[in-house]
Amino acid sequence: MKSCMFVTGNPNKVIEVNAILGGAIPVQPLTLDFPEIQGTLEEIAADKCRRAAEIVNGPVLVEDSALEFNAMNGLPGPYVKYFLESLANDGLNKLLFAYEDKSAEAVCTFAFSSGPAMEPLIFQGRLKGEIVPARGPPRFGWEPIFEHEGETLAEMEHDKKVP
Ligand SMILES: O=c1nc[nH]c2c1ncn2[C@H]1C[C@H](O)[C@@H](COP(=O)(O)OP(=O)(O)OP(=O)(O)O)O1
Ligand SMILES: [Mg+2]
Repeated sequence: MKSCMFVTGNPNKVIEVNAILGGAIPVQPLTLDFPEIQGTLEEIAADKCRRAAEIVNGPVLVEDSALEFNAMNGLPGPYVKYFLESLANDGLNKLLFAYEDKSAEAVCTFAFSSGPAMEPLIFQGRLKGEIVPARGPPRFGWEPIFEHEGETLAEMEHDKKVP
């Protein structure tokens, strides 16, 4: 079976992608942290994928995660990493103090390319939730402040988040 490099700088993503895809497609992690462009979620994932395919010189999968606050017209979106680094989960909560609407969407945008010069294919999944004061172990990113159906991603059984 052909395998595919999953290119990311984030070890938590490697764990989750292997849990989901590992049985079906052999996924090899490759740790590379690229500069990321500004643009739509699809443009950012496609650009990351083209850069990864050039370096690997073979089939690659990449993912870009965004956290969209509806009250803020989708911000911080793909820039959540930098918001989280500067403000932490508490500061992300505080951004929404000004608004009644705490609803949010977590967006996973995957891009796959079969090799350099091959146009990336884009796949996207969205999960609706609410931004809440942090609950649960701070294992990964903004998991403690994203509540879905009554539990934060940090409180959720890992098998439920990553079936
Ligand atoms: O399920 C998740 N639950 C909570 N937090 C999450 C999740 N998934 C990504 N995150 C965090 C990591 C990073 O702070 C930001 C996305 O930024 P993003 O550019 O996609 O990730 P990254 O730079 O860490 O790795 P990569 O090298 O694959 O781009 O949201
Ligand atoms: Mg990144």
